Order: sequence, then structure tokens, then C-alpha cells
Amino acid sequence: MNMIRVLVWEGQHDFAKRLERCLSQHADAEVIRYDDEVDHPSSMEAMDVDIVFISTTALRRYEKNHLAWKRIEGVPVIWVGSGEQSIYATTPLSERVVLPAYFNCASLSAVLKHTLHTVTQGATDRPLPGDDAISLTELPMAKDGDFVYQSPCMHRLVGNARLYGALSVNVLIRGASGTGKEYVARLVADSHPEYRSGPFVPVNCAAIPDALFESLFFGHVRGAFTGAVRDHPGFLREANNGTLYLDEIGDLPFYQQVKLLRALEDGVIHPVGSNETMRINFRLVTATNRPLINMIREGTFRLDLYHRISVVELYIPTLQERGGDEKWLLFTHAFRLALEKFSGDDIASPELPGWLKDWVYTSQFPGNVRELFNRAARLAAFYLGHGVLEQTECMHLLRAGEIDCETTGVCAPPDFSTRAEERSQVLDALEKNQWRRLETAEALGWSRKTLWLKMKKYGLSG
Ligand SMILES: Nc1ncnc2c1ncn2[C@@H]1O[C@H](COP(=O)(O)OP(=O)(O)OP(=O)(O)O)[C@@H](O)[C@H]1O
Repeated sequence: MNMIRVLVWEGQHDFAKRLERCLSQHADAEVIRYDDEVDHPSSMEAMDVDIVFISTTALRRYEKNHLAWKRIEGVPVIWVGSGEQSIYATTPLSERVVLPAYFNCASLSAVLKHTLHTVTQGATDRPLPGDDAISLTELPMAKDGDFVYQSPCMHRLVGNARLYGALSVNVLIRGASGTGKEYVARLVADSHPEYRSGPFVPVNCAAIPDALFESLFFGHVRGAFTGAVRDHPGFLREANNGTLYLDEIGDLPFYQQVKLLRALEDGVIHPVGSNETMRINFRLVTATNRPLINMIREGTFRLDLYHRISVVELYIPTLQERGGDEKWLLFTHAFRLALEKFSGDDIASPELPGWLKDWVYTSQFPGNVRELFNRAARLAAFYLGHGVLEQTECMHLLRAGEIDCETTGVCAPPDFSTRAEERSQVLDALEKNQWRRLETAEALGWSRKTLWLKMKKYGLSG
């Protein structure tokens, strides 16, 4: 582990001393202390710390001033005390990391490693030495049907999908190909108290033949055109009282976008060949893997449609952003599923070798979950055929068809040629996201800490 700067904000206990002692055994750390004699740390941002420990007793003294602890946003926090306290009310469940007040050095080391690993995984993304102490089963794994996730950023995404899903707002899902946009769309749909009982109508906008757009979206009556042998309700009416999911919305041609916008604004449609208008009522969820804002600048996506569809935006992190633990979790899950599927049996999974874990942790999977599932399925087929997982042959198989990031461009971080350009991009993203750091960081594909450091570098503050 590299040298880390740890801030300890203590209430009335002596845990800073214990912490310092444990840290000196387990990590190369500089500990900066605040205690109950000192007022709350007002210049935490300027201190450039890597992690903050806050005792619940310290925070209680400043409970009225939410800003006091909001200032530490961008730096991971480990709470010290009881996990039950109302003091965490402003921290989503998925983000709470709690170290019991009676911690010992081993529990401190495990919590610290897990937190730092999660934060820095984008940069290092390989198992930490001695990580065996933190087994996968100890990490929070969640399952929504077949949707499996584990990383804090995915817990946050799912929490937001449920939260906004319960409201009657249009939701735009952004994410690279293979990240699971349809799963998230279904999660949003299933969270609404009324629309959840209606139909879920998925439409891939990239696969709509131009000439059939109106008939497929708004419906047609029998005889409206050659080949219209029966009435067709159209996607918008099929979704009535349910959810219409428009995937690849960025692929809808510009001149079709205005027709869709009009229907959404008026809440009525005219089926092709009919004089009647019909009312429509559904929740709209859209998804894209294309940069709509750039497309608006280039004049290929309508700003008015963008405003209509993106009341709430949810960003799905790439597999790389979710980190090694989640890749491994998904790989083992996919491997087990494939064994069952290919053998038609409830076959026991073999113990997976260490070289495989290393490979999964360090591979980038530009095709995201879809690609990872494909590799796991290959390996499962190999295992069923040969009964062993021999490294050389398996690696050959796993790496076949591997496409690197440079070729696909999908896992590369934003590339800015000048400082001025980067500053203006960061400013743009901040303004677009009303200076909310989490959303801005997600939009830029950065961690909150990276964004915070860049804001400091360019003298940007909200
Ligand atoms: N978290 C997950 N847990 C389990 N399976 C997943 C998860 N995420 C994605 N998948 C799998 O990956 C595949 C791709 O997911 P999905 O089709 O939803 O991605 P997408 O983002 O809509 O991709 P595209 O943009 O290419 O349409 C799915 O078939 C599903 O099996």
C-alpha cells in the first residue's frame, strides 16, 4: 500500500491513538488528528487526505450543521461507532462503512483495505497483497432477479433507480454497451407503484426501419398502406399504463425525433390511416450509449427532446469503474450459470484457480458484462469438455478475440489535449449537473476524488 494520509475526527474516545497504533502495523500512513478540544475541521479539502475516520460522537456535536460534514465529500469516510445511529441519515446505506468503536487491528485493516481498494480500484484494479483476509462472501453482494452487483457505485445506482423509479418522471439511462441498461430500465419500471403492473415495452430505436417509424410507434389501421392487413396499436399504445423503454434513443434520426417529441408533449397519437386521436399514458425510460450532449452540439440530437426525456439521468458504470471485486463476482456467477445451462444439470463448480482470478481482476473487458459473460461461458464449456482448467490452454481461449481499449476507445478516460480544454470540460459538466459532484464525476467517468482534485487544480468551487 502506498503512503496514505488519514484524518481522524474524534469525539470523546481515545480511538485516534489506537488507530494510529494499528495503522503503523498495517499500512504506511500519516495520521492527522482532530479531537473534542478542537473545533470541527473547516479546511479538510485543503488537507488533501485520502480517508477520514469520524466518530459518531464527534459528528453529533455538529449535527445541526450538515455542511460541516458535507465538506468531506470526495473523500471516503469510515464511521466509527454503532451502525444503527440516526447520525448517518444523510449517507445512503450502500455507502456506509462502519467500524465498531471496539475495533481491533484486524477489523480496522480489513475495513481500510476494502475502502481504499474500492476508491482506488480504477487506478490499480488488482487484488491487494494479502487480500485473502477479505473473502468475497464478506463483501456486500446484491441480487435483483438475475442482476448481480457488489460495488458501492452499483449499490448507489440501484438505490437511485428505485428512488426515482417510484416517481412518475422520465428517466434517461446512460451507459456503455453491455453494462446492463435494460436490467436497470426494468428496475426503474418495477419501482413505480402503478406503472409496474402495466406492460414493459422495449424498443430498440436503432432497429427501426425509417419508412415504418410512424406505423411502428403510433400504430396504423387496417388498409392504411399496402401490407397493413390488420390494425396495429403501435409501441406507444402498447405501453399504455406501463413503461415504454426506448433503447439507443441517440440512434433515432433527427427528423423522427420531432414526431416523438410532439406525441410525448401532447399525450396523444394519430395512428396511420386513422382520423382519430388516441390518448397515451405511460412512463418513459430511455437509454443511450452515445454522448447526447455532443450530439446536440453537433446538431444531430434535439435539445427539446433531450429535456423531455432526461428529467432524471442514471449513469451505469463500466465494469472497469466497478472494480476487480465486482468483475470476479460476475465472472464466478456467469461461470456457474453457464455450467448449469450447458450441462443441463445442477453441477458443482470447481474451485477456480488463482491465475484466473488475477486475469479477471486485471482485464479491462471493453465489452463490459456482456463480454465477461462470454469469456466465462467459454471457460465453462472448456471445463465441461476437459474436466480441468489448465492455465495455458484456458488463457489462450479466454484471450481469443480480445480487443484492447485503444481499438474500442470505450474504456479510455476522457482525453483532453490542453489544460484549458480540460478546465472548460469540467466546468461544462459541473454546470450541466448543477454542480452536483457525484453526477458530474459520473458524467466524466471519474471518481469523486478525481473530480475534487481537478476542481482544486482549476480553482473551481461550487
Ligand atoms: N449486473 C448484471 N448481472 C447479471 N447479468 C448482467 C448484468 N449486467 C449485464 N448483464 C448481462 O449482460 C448482458 C448485456 O446486458 P444489457 O443487454 O442490458 O446491456 P446493454 O447495456 O443494454 O447493452 P447494449 O447497449 O449493447 O444494448 C445481458 O444479457 C445480461 O445477461
